[in-house]
Amino acid sequence: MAPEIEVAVQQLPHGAGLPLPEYQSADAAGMDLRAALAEHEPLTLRPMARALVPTALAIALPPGYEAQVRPRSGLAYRHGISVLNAPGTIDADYRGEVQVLLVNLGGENVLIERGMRIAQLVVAPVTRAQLRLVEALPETQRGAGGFGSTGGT
Ligand SMILES: O=c1ccn([C@H]2C[C@H](O)[C@@H](COP(=O)(O)OP(=O)(O)OP(=O)(O)O)O2)c(=O)[nH]1
Repeated sequence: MAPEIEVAVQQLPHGAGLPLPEYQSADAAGMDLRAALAEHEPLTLRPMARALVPTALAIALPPGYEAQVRPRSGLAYRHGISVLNAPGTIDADYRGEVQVLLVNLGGENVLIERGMRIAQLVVAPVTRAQLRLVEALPETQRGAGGFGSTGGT
């Protein structure tokens, strides 16, 4: 069983009637976020276009936590819809509306409608680093090797 924390959530007026995010299975890591677009104003996302989609949710994470806005694999597989800044970061001190920056990487127009599950929200603990300026770093076998330095396959 994963540890649970309580997160205060507010549903903004334009979300009225939409279900709150829920975990879809017993051990799901993410809760689905729904598009809080107006009923009569669906969004057509053209190939390579991006759009900031409202969720009508505002949350108060406890200090020491973040929430990540991640793509849904089904939408990505079927339509090429992803989250452009994935994973989007919701800071613990953010009190504005959670928004989802969708991008259409597929070849066809995709219609985003009110109530559609467009992304998922994963709450995770955060470690903050205290930077300490030094003259030299401890040596390792890898050293500065990266970007394929261990071979192509
Ligand atoms: O996918 C996202 C990413 C961010 N945010 C909100 C919550 C986050 O706490 C705030 C700032 O995000 P970020 O730090 O990624 O944005 P920035 O471009 O660095 O802006 P800022 O200067 O406001 O920090 O915007 C979202 O609603 N959705």
